[in-house]
Amino acid sequence: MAKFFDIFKKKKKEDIEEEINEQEEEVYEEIDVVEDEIAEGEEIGKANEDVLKDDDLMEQEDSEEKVDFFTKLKQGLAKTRKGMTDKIDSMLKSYGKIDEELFDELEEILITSDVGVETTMEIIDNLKTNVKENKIKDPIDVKKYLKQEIKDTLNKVDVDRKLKIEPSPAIMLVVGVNGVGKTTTIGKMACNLRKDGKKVLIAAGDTFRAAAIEQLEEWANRANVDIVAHSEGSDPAAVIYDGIQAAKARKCDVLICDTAGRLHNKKNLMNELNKIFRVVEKEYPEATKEVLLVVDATTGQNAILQAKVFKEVCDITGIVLTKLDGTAKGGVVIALQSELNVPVKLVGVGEGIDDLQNFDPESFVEAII
Ligand SMILES: Nc1nc2c(ncn2[C@@H]2O[C@H](COP(=O)(O)OP(=O)(O)OP(=O)(O)O)[C@@H](O)[C@H]2O)c(=O)[nH]1
Repeated sequence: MAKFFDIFKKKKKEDIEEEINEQEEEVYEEIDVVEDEIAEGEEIGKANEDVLKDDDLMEQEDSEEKVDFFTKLKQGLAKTRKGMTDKIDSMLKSYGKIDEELFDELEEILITSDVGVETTMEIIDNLKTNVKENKIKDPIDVKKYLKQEIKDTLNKVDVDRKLKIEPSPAIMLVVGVNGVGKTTTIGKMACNLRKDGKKVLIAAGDTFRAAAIEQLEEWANRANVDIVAHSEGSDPAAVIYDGIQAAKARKCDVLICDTAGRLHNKKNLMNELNKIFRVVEKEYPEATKEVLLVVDATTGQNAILQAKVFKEVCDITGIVLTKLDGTAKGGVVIALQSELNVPVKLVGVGEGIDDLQNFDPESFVEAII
């Protein structure tokens, strides 16, 4: 029976791995589809509506009492908690003793919550060892050890999660495919930095679509920061060049640069980003540099694949994971952290101005488990 279960388990893992490989092959195609949809204007209307929603929220923001940070995070992660923790709780309650089958079920819940196959295996292996060493007998107590194991996994990346913007001047290059929330994130970051007393300038380096430039201009207005923009189709590196000259002339603390999110193939992406990086190296060698990759949590494993592609073509120094509130796939943070070895610095847990938070592993684990 155990042997049969092992074969079944192996088969299941193979299936999941095969599925991920297929997804990897499809990642460029999917990105093309997203771009086509954007070109057709389907996303533009929605994005504009949402931007207006954000606008209202920003206006209300000062008058409203701020919900405390942890409550907001918990609210945002409600779907993940429901999808992952509620399942873990009821599963553990259904067991009278701790056995292999319990760990198998736990493994399945983590994998289906987008924690990733590799990361899940590691967590389960360590968990088994800890449970054995600590002579744990009650299945309910496994949760405490699981929680610690996830915290340890998230803390493996021993780096500063604060945005690298000191010493001033600083330049932040924001990369990521279209639709993941780059514009919104840039707008929110600009607003927060300005409120922190920083002089901020935005460079609209995503020249692929006129709507992207306009959207960013609206955000710059709302955030009350300046923006440097060229017309649609112009050279992104030229926009960044002008942005740098303007940041120097206006003595800005932080220059936030949007970049095009096209990812038709690795070579194109590499060429486009490398050109921008060369301009930054040459024109702004004194600036503190941050390369932020924005990925969308709702895309689950695809977010990890995108992060891997970007990591191959540029030195990402931090990740922003958006839309954690709209998904039960919050476990993707754990996989991102463990498989990419790049710190998740910010998480988006809603569309409001306060919904871009610094990522804190402790609060995250407390909010989901
Ligand atoms: N729920 C939720 N929605 C978000 C979050 N971040 C961004 N969004 C929404 O995601 C949509 C896409 O965001 P954009 O900022 O336009 O994405 P982008 O990557 O700049 O996309 P392009 O402009 O098409 O390149 C918008 O409707 C945003 O309001 C978040 O953390 N939570």
